[in-house]
Amino acid sequence: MRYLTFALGKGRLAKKTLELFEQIGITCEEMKEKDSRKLIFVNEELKLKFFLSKGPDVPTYVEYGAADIGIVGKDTLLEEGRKLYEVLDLEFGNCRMCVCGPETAKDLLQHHELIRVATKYPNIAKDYFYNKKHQTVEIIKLNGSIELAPIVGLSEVIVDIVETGSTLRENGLNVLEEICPLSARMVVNQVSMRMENERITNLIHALKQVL
Ligand SMILES: Nc1ncnc2c1ncn2[C@@H]1O[C@H](COP(=O)(O)OP(=O)(O)OP(=O)(O)O)[C@@H](O)[C@H]1O
Ligand SMILES: O=P(O)(O)OC[C@H]1O[C@H](OP(=O)(O)OP(=O)(O)O)[C@H](O)[C@@H]1O
Repeated sequence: MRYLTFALGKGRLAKKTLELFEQIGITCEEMKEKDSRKLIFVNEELKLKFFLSKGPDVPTYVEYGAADIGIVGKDTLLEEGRKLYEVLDLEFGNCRMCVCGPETAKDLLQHHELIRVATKYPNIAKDYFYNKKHQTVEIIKLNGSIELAPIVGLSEVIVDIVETGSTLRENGLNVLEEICPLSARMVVNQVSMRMENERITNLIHALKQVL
């Protein structure tokens, strides 16, 4: 039997993913070691392999077939637009993609002004403003601390993830418009879905039982 491979993001979703897998009897003790720099883990008994990659790279590993299965946020799937099957909503990592900014920016949105939008998610922002709202905007790509942008005058609004709302609150910003809800998803390579159909289908069934 060949190894079934999983690409997991190293960030926020990793711990919850491992907890969920444990509930269906998939364990990888080695992966829980603190401060480990290892990136690949093997469960010989179950013939499983786990890769730890950057979250946004998970869909890339899965599309190319370097991993059969990936666990990744819906935001990353929407942003990366890779060809793969999204098979399961894992119901954790819940948050929202939103347009945020100071209350004063509400008017600019309502009147479809030419505004600057800072974001880590340029494709999601483009799709929202161009295709859904038909508003021309200038998108400015940032890599983190997005909330800074409207405060220091880089942009009028941001498109970013809101979970508890603390980051917005502590920086005097608000949710102005909601784009979509997000959560962790399981994705599968299109060829693997055919070649390893039984194992993957069993896995999906087992996960559905505990969700
Ligand atoms: N408060 C939150 N902020 C960011 N992401 C969140 C939050 N809550 C849940 N998520 C989900 O967790 C996923 C993983 O986020 P995480 O911040 O760990 O970064 P990442 O995708 O690994 O990227 P990076 O390493 O560039 O930060 C996100 O893609 C999102 O779906
Ligand atoms: O609503 P909250 O619970 O405050 O969570 C949302 C914040 O968390 C994320 O940032 P992250 O911590 O990933 O840091 P980053 O700014 O480096 O992207 C996101 O980009 C928001 O800034």
